[in-house]
Amino acid sequence: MSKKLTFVTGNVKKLEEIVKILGSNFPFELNNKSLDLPELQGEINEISVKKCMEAYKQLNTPVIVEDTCLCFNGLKGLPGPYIKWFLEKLGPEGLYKMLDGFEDKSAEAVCTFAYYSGENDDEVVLFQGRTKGVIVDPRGPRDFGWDPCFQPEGYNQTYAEMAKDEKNKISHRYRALDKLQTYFITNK
Ligand SMILES: O=c1nc[nH]c2c1ncn2[C@H]1C[C@H](O)[C@@H](COP(=O)(O)OP(=O)(O)OP(=O)(O)O)O1
Ligand SMILES: [Mg+2]
Repeated sequence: MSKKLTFVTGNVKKLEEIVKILGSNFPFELNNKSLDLPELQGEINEISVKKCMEAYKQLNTPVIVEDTCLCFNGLKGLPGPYIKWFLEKLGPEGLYKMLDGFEDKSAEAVCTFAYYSGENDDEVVLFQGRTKGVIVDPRGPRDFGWDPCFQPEGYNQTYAEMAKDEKNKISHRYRALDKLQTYFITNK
């Protein structure tokens, strides 16, 4: 019998990548629910736990949420969890320009999945993946967020320029999902 899990996100591009990365190698039925969850403040893990509890409160069923941060090392980790607003107002060009006065253009993409079963005594479980890179003058298609200005370490293409399959082999999201998948396969 397959356990049902609900993945809650308002972002279709995230969902697209997750479905592709997990493929058929996931032991549970994963449904999607599009909710506009609050953009919380705080440290990365704390935000993910709260976001997950909020999703559970609204749906009352086992839930998974995901929160993505883009941390500029020159800015001591900012924008981090607030990247959504920076991207919305400044676009990928503006994100690059933010680092104008900083020699250090390195950054880290951080993806955190949070799972809550809702069962007594269970706590929210986190799965985190990180990919290092540099912030560059945007290149490539504009279909997903800050992909055009993030060039992963060891590559000369931005996430946006890479083939989707290529991004999905090294991305922050892939690395987090790898841990999540291992957890669910072991705890089937
Ligand atoms: O791989 C990615 N490549 C490029 N851009 C990305 C990626 N992953 C998230 N993003 C963008 C979406 C949002 O502007 C911000 C994260 O904010 P975040 O709250 O996690 O996403 P969201 O509000 O769009 O969806 P959700 O309903 O799951 O919270 O970075
Ligand atoms: Mg969000």
